[in-house]
Amino acid sequence: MAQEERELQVRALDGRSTAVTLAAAASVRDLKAALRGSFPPAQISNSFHLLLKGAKLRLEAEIGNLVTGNGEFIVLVPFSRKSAQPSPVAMPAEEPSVNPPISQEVATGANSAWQDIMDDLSSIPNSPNADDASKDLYSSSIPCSGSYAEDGSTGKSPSTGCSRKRRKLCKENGNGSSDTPGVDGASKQPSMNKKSSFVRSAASSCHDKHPLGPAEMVEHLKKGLGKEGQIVHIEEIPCRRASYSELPRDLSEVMRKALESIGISRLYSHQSEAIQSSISGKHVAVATSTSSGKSLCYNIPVLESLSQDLMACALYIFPTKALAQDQLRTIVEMKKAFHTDINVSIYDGDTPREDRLWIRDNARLLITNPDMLHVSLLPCHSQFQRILSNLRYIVIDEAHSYKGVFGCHTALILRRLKRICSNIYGCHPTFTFCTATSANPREHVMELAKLDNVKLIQNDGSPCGSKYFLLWNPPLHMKKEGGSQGSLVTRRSSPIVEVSYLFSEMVQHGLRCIAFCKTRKLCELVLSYTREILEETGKELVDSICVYRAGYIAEDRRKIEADLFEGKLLGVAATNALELGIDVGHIDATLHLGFPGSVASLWQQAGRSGRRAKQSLAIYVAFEGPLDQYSMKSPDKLFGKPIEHCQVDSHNPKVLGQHIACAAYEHPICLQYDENHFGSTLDSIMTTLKDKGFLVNNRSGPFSSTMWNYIGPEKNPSQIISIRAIEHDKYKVIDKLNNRLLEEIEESKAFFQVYEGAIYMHQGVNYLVEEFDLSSRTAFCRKVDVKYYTKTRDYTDINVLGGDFAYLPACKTNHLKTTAQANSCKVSTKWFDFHRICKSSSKILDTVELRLPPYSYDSEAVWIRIPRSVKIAVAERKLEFRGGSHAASHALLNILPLHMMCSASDLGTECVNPHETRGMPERILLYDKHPGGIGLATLKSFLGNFCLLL
Ligand SMILES: Nc1ncnc2c1ncn2[C@@H]1O[C@H](COP(=O)(O)OP(=O)(O)OP(=O)(O)O)[C@@H](O)[C@H]1O
Repeated sequence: MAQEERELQVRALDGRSTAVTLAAAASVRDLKAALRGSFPPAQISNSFHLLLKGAKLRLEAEIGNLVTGNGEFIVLVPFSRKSAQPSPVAMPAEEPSVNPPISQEVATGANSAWQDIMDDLSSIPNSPNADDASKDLYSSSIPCSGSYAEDGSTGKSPSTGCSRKRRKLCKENGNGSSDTPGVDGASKQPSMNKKSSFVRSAASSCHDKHPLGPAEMVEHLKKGLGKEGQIVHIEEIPCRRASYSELPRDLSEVMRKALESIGISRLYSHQSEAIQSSISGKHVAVATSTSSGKSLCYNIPVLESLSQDLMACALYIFPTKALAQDQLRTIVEMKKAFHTDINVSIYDGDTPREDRLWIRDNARLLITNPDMLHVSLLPCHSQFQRILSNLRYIVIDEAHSYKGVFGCHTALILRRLKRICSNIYGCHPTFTFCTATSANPREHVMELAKLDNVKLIQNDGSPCGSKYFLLWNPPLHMKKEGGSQGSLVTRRSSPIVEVSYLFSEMVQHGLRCIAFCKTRKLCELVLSYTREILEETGKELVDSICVYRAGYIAEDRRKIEADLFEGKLLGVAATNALELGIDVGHIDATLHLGFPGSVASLWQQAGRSGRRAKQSLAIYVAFEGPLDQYSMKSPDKLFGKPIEHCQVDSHNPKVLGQHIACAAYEHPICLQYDENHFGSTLDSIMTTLKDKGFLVNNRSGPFSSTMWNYIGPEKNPSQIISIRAIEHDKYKVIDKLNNRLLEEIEESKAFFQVYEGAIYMHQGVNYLVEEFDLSSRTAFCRKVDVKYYTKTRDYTDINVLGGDFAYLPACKTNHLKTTAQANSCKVSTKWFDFHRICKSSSKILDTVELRLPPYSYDSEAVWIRIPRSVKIAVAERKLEFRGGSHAASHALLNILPLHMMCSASDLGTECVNPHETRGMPERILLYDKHPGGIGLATLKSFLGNFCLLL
């Protein structure tokens, strides 16, 4: 380069960068002209400022006089020109500027804003060509996905420098292979069997396999794995002694024998109280800890009643099919002692068609779920006449599952059930609810089933061992980012690696363990890394761990549950699919990779260990995100925070309308009798349904003006009302070698995981997708041994489609104070290409074009236009408006789980696409990431929190 020339690095806010060489005597004005000629971000937004270290560059400033340190760059910040109505403090446009004097306060703000921008831009991986870097804007790997924890790359590859250094364990792959994305198809072996890309242990790794108890493990971790200060807090939850009471005197002899046969000679005090209340006809809510013997609280009264009255029937409702299977096993065991055979059957989507008639005719204890009640049992209630006319008990276990939108649907399904029972079959069953994690169990279940009186039982008489609850923050390390010229930044070690080491420690020392991870991909990564660690530290244990997640086919899941129960497996990496009470035998320890979305969920998961009064251990490992770091810094807030309230909004007009149409289909609605079930808005909702052509008001007879019949276009309206927003369109993943179905992936998630050339993980093993047939929705893959993973680059656009003010009429006082709106929206994702990324170095090896159709779905969004006054204030302080509002959206997304029951991954926020030509509104927006929306954005509690947090 000639001496009088200077090369300057310029980056746009979306990460695209370019180098411009100019004469040292040239001015910033010349630099801008050069950028307009060659740099797309400067071409798209013709008006832009150039900032260096937070200060706007004067147009006349000489390039040769600009002081740029090593790795520092100029930032291109687009702005909109002033509107016709000048604002006294609007950001100046292209004026020949002289930097105004900056107050100390503003300078500090600008410095910190600058630092944020630098951090953001520095964290965008350097790419061999500038255009690649620009496309990272669309990638789900950037924070805009709202799910920094989603995958390995953002959670950092396990063999990144810091983890290698930290434990002196990791070294590069020893087989001398290059970074070229080669596929060793010939080996047909999972990568585990060869020296692969991940950690290799050294003497400092724990090779010991001495059995340890939970308390001993805590000491062991303090001296070993956790000696870099990762353990930031230990909460010791003391043990609790059992409080027993004798079996009630009036319990039948046959019941005593049944209890004896399963090893029960005394009842815990809460069991006794619940059973007495239930037998005396009271509705009961049992709200005691996990594994406190809640099942007996309903099984005893129900089986007593069914054995004494040969016509009596009962209905058990569980939120999942797995729980229904689990409960069936327990009851079958118990009722072996009974002389009379009480038929107990499951009636759910998996029940073979040919068995259904027999079950309807013979079952006395029917185990089902809300979905089956909704689509089958209620619309065809006459087929269940025998059961419904003799229904003594309705049992609703895991009642805390029925919250939010699913809770709202279930509440209305229960109203439909009660209405059919009372209005047609003259039957008024007694309800029993069980829950371990709800702050408002009585209030919640009363609303759920519209009951006036429920007896709450929460004096827990079960014993419980002490629990050590550790907060584990991955250690900080200095790391160079941004290539050879990059700067040193402080980053935490990968929490995925930390959890993997902890998982292997548990298994090595004989502690049966569940490692809870928020996503399926995290489960696979944790399994894969843990197996690699165990290859070094305890080879014979490699196959004693596996993944458990909902996407697996039912047969595989049942096998894992059984293997865990029988002790063939020592640990599983699981999603929240294992959170609810499926009995998988004794578990000693739980690991929690990131905050699961609610305190209730954290305790529910931690409650899976230490069952049967044994000592146990739980370790919460933090991500680098603000929510986890908040928990690490404020353990008192985490442990002192009450579990969340379960909220059910059975008055939501949209959901109410849907269920009233279903109810009218099941039996004509009569205002006089049915207002009692559906509330005072029934009349107006029926009128609306009539106007839409769903109901007709029959005026032919004397009382007919009050009878409403269903006449809608659907034969059975319940068929088109989804109560859980479950996706029915799924992609199959098939192992070509044996034609085995590995997994079914929901349509909305499929293209992130499977496409031609994708590396798909299943039980920690890598598969290459060789064929991807869109028409049959099938991905054909085969096992490979590769040293890279794949990651798509995509962009998601949110198009809001008009709508109502967010505040509901009940909040009228706030109505005028906010412009927040809750609207339908269209979410559209486009895929551009995918990267192949080296596992050992995290380097992008190459980029492959993707030809996938865009995927769109309707959902719901809640958003607020940023007031002009805020924009003016931001401009006054010379802060960056777009970047700031985007950061605010992410901040909101991250803290919402502290205020309501949802996970940050349930929601997304928008990120402006620089190639978008339409004007982007200045707003803060969150949208529901579930196709169709699970109604999060329109929940009263959500709206309240959204507006409060803003
Ligand atoms: N009175 C009792 N004496 C001894 N053991 C008992 C007693 N009651 C229940 N148990 C045992 O406690 C274990 C846990 O019982 P159960 O599964 O009913 O608990 P739970 O509260 O329903 O659990 P979850 O919260 O996971 O749903 C079972 O093995 C059961 O046999």
